[in-house]
Formats: sequence, C-alpha cells, structure tokens
Amino acid sequence: MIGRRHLTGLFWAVAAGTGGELCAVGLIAAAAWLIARAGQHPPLSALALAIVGVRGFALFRGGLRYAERLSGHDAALGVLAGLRVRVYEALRRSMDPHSSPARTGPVGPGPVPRGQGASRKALRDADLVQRMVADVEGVQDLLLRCLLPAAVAWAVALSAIGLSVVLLPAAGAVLAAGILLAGAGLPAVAAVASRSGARRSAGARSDLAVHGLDVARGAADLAAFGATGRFVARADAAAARLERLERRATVVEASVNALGTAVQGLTALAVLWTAQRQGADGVLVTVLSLTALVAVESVLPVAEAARRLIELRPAVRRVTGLLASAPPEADSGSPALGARPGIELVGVRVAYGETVALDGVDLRIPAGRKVAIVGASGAGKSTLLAVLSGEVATDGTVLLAGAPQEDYDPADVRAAVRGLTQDAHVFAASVRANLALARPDATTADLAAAARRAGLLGWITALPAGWDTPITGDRLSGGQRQRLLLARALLADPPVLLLDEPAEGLDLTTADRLVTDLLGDGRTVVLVTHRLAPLAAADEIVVLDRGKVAQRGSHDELVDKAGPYRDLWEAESLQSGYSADVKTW
Ligand SMILES: Nc1ncnc2c1ncn2[C@@H]1O[C@H](COP(=O)(O)OP(=O)(O)OP(=O)(O)O)[C@@H](O)[C@H]1O
Repeated sequence: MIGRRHLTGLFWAVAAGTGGELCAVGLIAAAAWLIARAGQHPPLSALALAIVGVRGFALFRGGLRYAERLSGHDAALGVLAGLRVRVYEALRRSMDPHSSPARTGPVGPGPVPRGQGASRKALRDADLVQRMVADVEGVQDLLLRCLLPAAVAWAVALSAIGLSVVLLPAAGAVLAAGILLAGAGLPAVAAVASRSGARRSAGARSDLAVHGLDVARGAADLAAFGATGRFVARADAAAARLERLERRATVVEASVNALGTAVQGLTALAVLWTAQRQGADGVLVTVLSLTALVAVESVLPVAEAARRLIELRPAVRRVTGLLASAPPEADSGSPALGARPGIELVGVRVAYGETVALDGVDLRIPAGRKVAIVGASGAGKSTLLAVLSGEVATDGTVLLAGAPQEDYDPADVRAAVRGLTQDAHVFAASVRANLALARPDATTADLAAAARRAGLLGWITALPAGWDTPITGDRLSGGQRQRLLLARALLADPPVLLLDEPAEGLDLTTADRLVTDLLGDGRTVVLVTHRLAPLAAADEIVVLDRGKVAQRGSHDELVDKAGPYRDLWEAESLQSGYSADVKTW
C-alpha cells in the first residue's frame, strides 16, 4: 500500500518528529540544569554551555517539528493519491463481470447459484462514494494521526529512558515503568473502551442518516398521510441514541486523558523520590524529574492514536479487502468485436441473492433483428438488457459474434451493446454536455439529428439558452428526461441498441410513434416495453414470466395463440379503447 519513496518520507518524518521531541526534552533538561545550577552561584562561564543549549534546543525544536509536518504530510498525501487511484481501479475491476475469475460459477453458499450482478450493483449504489472518499481518507488518518505520532512518541520515550538509565539507572527504571503505563497500558484501555462504542456509534450514525433522510425527502408524503410526527420521533430517537453514545465516548476520552496526566505527575514524583533516595545531587534530581515529566508527556498521544486506530479499523479493512479481492486486469489480447455482432444467450441465469431474476433464458439475436422483451413487472426484462451489455454476470453463456462475451475487452462490449437503460443519469450540466457525453466530437447537427429523432428538438430550441441551457434531472418532466436520455443513446450510435422503456412518460400516440420509428432502425434493437401496440414492427417478441421465457414469436403469432401475450394485449386494447380482435393498427 505504501511505496518506497513514501516510506522514506515517513521515515524522515519520524526522524524529524523524534528529533523535535528530543529537543523538547533537552530543552527542559538543560533549563532545569541551568536553574538548579544557577542557584549555586557558579561563575557565568560555567553556565554558558547550558545557555547556548537552551537556545539551540528551542530553535531546533521548531525547525524539526516543521520538517516533520512537511515530510509526514507529503508522504501521507502521496500515499493517499496513489491509493485513490488503486481503489478506483479495484472498484472498476470489481464491477466488471468480465474480469472476474468466478464469473461462471456460484460465488456464494446456498442452494441458488448466484450471479455477481447483485453484489456489484450493491457496491456501485451504496458503497462507492463511501469507499472512494471516507475510507481512503481513513488511511491518511492512520498514517498521520496514529502511526506517525506513536512512532515518534516511542522513539522519544526510549531515548529519554536511555538517558535516565545512563545518569541514574534506578531513576531510569522508574521512568520506564511510567512510560510503559502511559504509552502501552492507557492506549490498551482506550482501545478496549472505544471498540464497542465505535461500533455502536457507527450504527447509530447510520440510523440517524437513514431516518433523517426519510423525513427530509418524504416530507410532503408524511405531511399528507399525517405521519410526520411518528417519523420525526424515529429520527429524534436515533439522534438521542447517538448523543448518548458520543457523550459516553467523550467521558472515556476525558478519563483516559486525566489518567495520563496523573501517570505523568506520579512518574515525575517517583523519579524525584528515587533519585533523592539514591543520593543524587540536587541538580541531577531536578534534571531527572523534569525529564521524566516531559518524556511521559510525549507518549500521552499514543492513547488517542489507539482510540483513533480502533475507529479507523473498519475503513482500513474495507480498503485492503477491496484491493486484495479485486480481480486482475482483463487480458489485453482480446479479439476485436465486429461492426454488426450477433448475440446468443444459452441457459442464462442471474440471481440477486436469493431472488432469481433470469432462469435458463435462451435467445438468438442475429445482427439487424428487432427484439421486444415484454412481461410483468419484475419478470427480468431489465436484467436481460444488463446481461446483454455485460453489466451483470451470469451463470450461462453469452456469445457475441460467436465468441464468449468475456473474451472481449469489456470496454468494447459496452461500446457495441448499449443504449437507454433504467439507471441512466441526467447530469447537472448543459443540454449539449448531457448529450455530447455519448459522443464528445458530435457537431450541433449530430446533436440535433439525435434530438429530433427522440422528439426533443422543439423543446431544446425553445429553451432560454438553447443547447447551452443548464439542466438538472429533477427539473425535467418524466417524458423530457426519457427523451433526453434516448437522444444520448441514439447519438452514441451502437451496433446493438438497448432500449428500456424509451417512451415512458409520453402520451400514447407519441410513444407508439416513437417506438415504431425506433423499431424501423437498420441496426439490432432490443426493446423492453410495457406497451404492446407498436410491437407489430418487431421481428420477435419474447415474453418473460418470473425469469423464464413464457412465449416467443411475432406480434401476429402471439395474438393468435392463447397465452400471456394475448391476455396482455386484450387488457391493453380494452384500456386504449380498441377492439381486442384488432391485431395491428
Ligand atoms: N439490484 C438488485 N438487487 C436485488 N434484486 C434485484 C435487483 N435488480 C432486480 N432485482 C430483482 O430481480 C427481479 C427482476 O428484476 P428486473 O428489474 O429485471 O425486472 P423487470 O422485468 O425489468 O421489472 P420492471 O418492469 O418493473 O422494471 C425482480 O424480482 C427484482 O426485484
């Protein structure tokens, strides 16, 4: 995790920090000697060295502390920058089904062989920002607030013990005991005390975030259903619990600090008493006891470092776990994907945990074919699109241009098989930037052609700043959002166009006209839709039912046969006011 250059930087930071703290000890020792010796009225020349020593220690202390900060932060920030890149790469590879060695086998226990789509999606949705930002910054804290201060503290403590042993072994032994207590005993107490507290605080903080967000986001619904009080009470209870835990943690922290100060004073007194009992002269007694005072003080931050270490452990564990478990980079010698690849699915099965989304789906989509996927909500339609674009791994075979999908570079698969999917996002940027994302070199004429086809051009030209009007997802109507995303998908111009409910949010006439136009495209189109009316233009319709193919055929064939498609068609026809025996319109 830490490169050689940064290790050297950290070494110099520890060396400079130790030097700075030793100067602090030297300053106290020299000042103590100076005061005690001055009381004996020696000639001024006898004090000259100590006077220079005091000034020198004071100057060096400042300089070395500055050097420690500089070197330590440079190394820690360097480690952080490198780590961010590695975590990003690991996340990218973890989300890429093609780079996983366990792609085609069960990856978890239990009777249902699990695809990895669910875990990848969970990673993407919930943990991504957390891992990229908070966890990696935790590693920075680990270096700057835990390891560095602890290393400096112990280096100083050992030096002070060595000095005391040389001056008076018995006093050195007492100092060693005090330092052991303050630098190892108290940190152990702090770590144990904060271990369960940190875990419970993390839970309470997460509860508060969840309940607080519910209240903020669902304020209108809660008010309408008269449930505001109940939900606010839930958030209040979470806040109160967190407050209790934080107060307890503060008490623990303050108690450890108070104990540290007590150990520091008692050690200095014990050294003084020991030195006197050993018959040391007044100057030596003063030097030893004040040195003990400063030396114990230097190890007091180790308790705070231990407490912080406990808090940071989960973040550090997550980062190291992610780096260790990320699959290796995909083989760069992957074959080239043709301009018009055909697709074949054989026995495709996808499970999200215990939920089986697709169960043994076979499907052949030759280049140029228009396939519509229909079925009830939750039947597995969107999952099927995700399988085609390589977003979700499967237990089964996906062949692209005759070769297994995982043989190709995932970037090539994504470029060739993509379109409008359910998780497409509208960015807080201009209309132009939102569309050009799909093709940065697109001219305004290209953008206009895609927008016209998506039925969005009129709206764009009527905007105050036209193409350069800034937009955000929540300011668009459902239909505008969908058409913007469709225009982006059309601009990308992939050989296999995936369309998940492209006409959602539009009135029926516009929606049907749009879908009919999209199905008239020259390329391969795989369309997911709830609306059957325009599907006469599809070459094949696949009806999914609970992850299995229930029926397949053309619109005319399926309407002629009793089965789920005809049921859906009759229901739709009744709803739209058309006669059930009208097959096309
Ligand atoms: N990320 C996920 N985690 C867990 N379960 C999921 C996830 N995505 C889908 N599922 C489950 O998989 C099944 C198929 O979902 P999918 O989204 O493919 O259905 P769908 O036919 O597209 O539904 P809809 O028409 O409502 O969009 C459903 O039972 C759904 O709850």
